[in-house]
Amino acid sequence: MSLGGKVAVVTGAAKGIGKAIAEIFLQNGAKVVLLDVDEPAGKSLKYDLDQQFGEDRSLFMKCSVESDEDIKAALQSTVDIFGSIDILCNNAGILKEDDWEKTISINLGGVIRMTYTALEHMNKRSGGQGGVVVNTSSVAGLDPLLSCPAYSATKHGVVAFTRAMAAASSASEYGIRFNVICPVRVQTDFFSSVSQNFGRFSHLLGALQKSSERALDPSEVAECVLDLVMDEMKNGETVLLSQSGKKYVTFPQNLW
Ligand SMILES: NC(=O)C1=CN([C@@H]2O[C@H](COP(=O)(O)OP(=O)(O)OC[C@H]3O[C@@H](n4cnc5c(N)ncnc54)[C@H](O)[C@@H]3O)[C@@H](O)[C@H]2O)C=CC1
Ligand SMILES: CCCCCC(=O)/C=C/C=C\C/C=C\C/C=C\CCCC(=O)O
Repeated sequence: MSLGGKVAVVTGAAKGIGKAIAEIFLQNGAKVVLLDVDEPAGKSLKYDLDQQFGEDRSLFMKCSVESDEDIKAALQSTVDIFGSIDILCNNAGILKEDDWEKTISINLGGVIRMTYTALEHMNKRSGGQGGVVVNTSSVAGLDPLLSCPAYSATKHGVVAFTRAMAAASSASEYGIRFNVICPVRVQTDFFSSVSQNFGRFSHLLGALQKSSERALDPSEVAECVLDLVMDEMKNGETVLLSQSGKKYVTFPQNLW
């Protein structure tokens, strides 16, 4: 799949992993819609990207993945301005164990809200052109972290939602592929401040397995996302991304 002429929507795009995903898509010829709640950071990124790629290659829209209204407006504007939605990256996420309801609403609710609204534009069964969705989970979506049970639950949910949607899309001929990435620690603001957000589990910080290996650079995560977008054979994949590279995760089959 070439990205020339394709339109990608990325949530949590103003910084960190989302920013790196937006950049790699632009480098590969796509138009990119940057969605984030952080308007100053989003506008500043849009300005920088305009200098590198030209003003007509990206849009920034303030959009909370918690708001149906924001999502509907952002995706309709995307189609009105750029003509289609071909790629969706549900990447926005937070970790606040003391505000577990918000953590669930953004990390899992946001992925589901965005996906269902994007389907209205992408689904081949309802006049769309199909495409690909890549969701950002975490290693905590495969191996729960004891200091953040709610965050771990949301990230397990993102893996399950992605796998179920991949199967539902194939069975229903939506023409949309669904894949999920599960990175270990990545050098972003999120990770730098994470130890302050364990709430009632702060005392368990020392019990976390602290690897002496370097944290991943966001660009390494973006390369993995790009592979999942470009390779049309990839559907329903769960990719664990660590310092030693990427591993396609397999799950037990025929349990019922
Ligand atoms: N940094 C890490 O070590 C890892 C991060 N992840 C996941 O990667 C994703 C991105 O994380 P980072 O780039 O590290 O974080 P970050 O904090 O650098 O960036 C996250 C972005 O999401 C935005 N955001 C927050 N709430 C939002 C909302 N309601 N609607 C729209 N945008 C919102 C923020 O404004 C920010 O720009 C998250 O889902 C996180 O759980 C997964 C594994 C490891
Ligand atoms: C610890 C929760 C981080 C959540 C980020 C994520 O999705 C995946 C992280 C993967 C591995 C984290 C492993 C150990 C973290 C150890 C310490 C965290 C404190 C950070 C620090 O102070 O350096």
